[in-house]
Amino acid sequence: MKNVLIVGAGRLGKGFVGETFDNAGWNITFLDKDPRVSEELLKHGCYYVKVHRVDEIQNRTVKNFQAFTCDEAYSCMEAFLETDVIVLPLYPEDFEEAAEYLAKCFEEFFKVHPERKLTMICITNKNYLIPGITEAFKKDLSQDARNWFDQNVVIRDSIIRRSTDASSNYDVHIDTVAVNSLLIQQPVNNDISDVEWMELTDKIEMLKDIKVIAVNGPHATLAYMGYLKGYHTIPESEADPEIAQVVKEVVEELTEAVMKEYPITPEELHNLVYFAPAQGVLPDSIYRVGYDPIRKLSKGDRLTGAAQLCLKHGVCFDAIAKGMAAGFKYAEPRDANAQKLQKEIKELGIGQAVCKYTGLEPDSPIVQRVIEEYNR
Ligand SMILES: NC(=O)C1=CN([C@@H]2O[C@H](COP(=O)(O)OP(=O)(O)OC[C@H]3O[C@@H](n4cnc5c(N)ncnc54)[C@H](O)[C@@H]3O)[C@@H](O)[C@H]2O)C=CC1
Ligand SMILES: O=P(O)(O)OC[C@H]1O[C@](O)(CO)[C@@H](O)[C@@H]1O
Repeated sequence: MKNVLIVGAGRLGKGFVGETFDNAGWNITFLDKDPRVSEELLKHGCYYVKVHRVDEIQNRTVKNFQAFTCDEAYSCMEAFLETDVIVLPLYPEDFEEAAEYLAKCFEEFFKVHPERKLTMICITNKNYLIPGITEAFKKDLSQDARNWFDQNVVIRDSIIRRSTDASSNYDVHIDTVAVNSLLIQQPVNNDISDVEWMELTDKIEMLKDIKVIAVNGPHATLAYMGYLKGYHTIPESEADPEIAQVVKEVVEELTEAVMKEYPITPEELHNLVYFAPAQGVLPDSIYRVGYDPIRKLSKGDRLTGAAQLCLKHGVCFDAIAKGMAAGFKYAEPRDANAQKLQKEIKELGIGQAVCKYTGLEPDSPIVQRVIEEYNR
């Protein structure tokens, strides 16, 4: 049987990656730095995933797994030494710490199985992270292990096209929408062709830029505008006619700009960004979709990146600016970066804050439009 190690056993780790590899008959090992994750998994002995597919809702119970915390005793070591594939559904800021912890495991793997190959798949919505992640994983290795790592381990980026939510990262009840595959940069070192929803592709960086703008831009707009109206879930926001109209315009604006910028046909774009309707309603939280407005409003990311493309190609970005302005008003108390942003806006004023967090110049027409919308 093949073995997958899932580093980051939160919503996506359990609800997508764990459930999917379990379905394909792989051995699953979870590793998480938050002790509550393995405590909950081991207490229940299983976890539950409601998989919203196009044709049905499947209620899956996943029972066959091991779960470890990133402890000092390295209780995960034995399982690590048997792994074939390592999937890392982590937030961008968490890779460095994961790499530091896992250095000892790679060092041991190299000693015990120098002939084996490994594939690592990173799951985030942030593009161009792989060189930095690779450096982080090699940083604490001995020279011999580093040479082995270069020859035997590949670290691949991916494009995630599904929403998976739960009340917390350690909740054992998870909802996921399964209508699109995970696109993974090829080639990989290990055969994953037996696992549903895993699809190898080329041109990952271009496709990821497009996907983050075209899927996550409108999604972030739903979150930020919905928050301002007091909603808690994305379906509530989608049902609001005023928000729905802005989001429709956001899609029109960014689609025109994307088609002008990238060598992609309308059919290819549709295949990349279309989510077929699934059965049931995923109660996706505004908290999760809006999470970390500092990243989401940064240059090149889902909203500012969309506005930049529009500006470059002479396309109107009025609706995108509305989404961005709502992002600058997002004050969710549980979101540390939303709080940080609000504090900076108070201290610097909205004009300077927009420049600082979008990375754009004060005379940029995007900055001007966002400030107008913010003050409206
Ligand atoms: N949930 C979703 O629908 C989607 C999530 N993503 C991305 O996937 C990534 C994971 O998202 P979620 O699963 O929703 O987050 P989550 O917060 O539910 O899970 C992340 C888990 O990683 C663990 N973790 C953090 N640092 C760690 C470390 N150094 N070692 C081991 N474990 C560590 C946390 O304790 C947490 O349990 C993020 O980059 C997110 O942007 C992207 C698209 C969809
Ligand atoms: O995972 P992030 O980058 O914080 O943003 C959340 C976004 O990711 C997704 O979960 C999938 O791309 C969307 O549902 C949502 O818009």
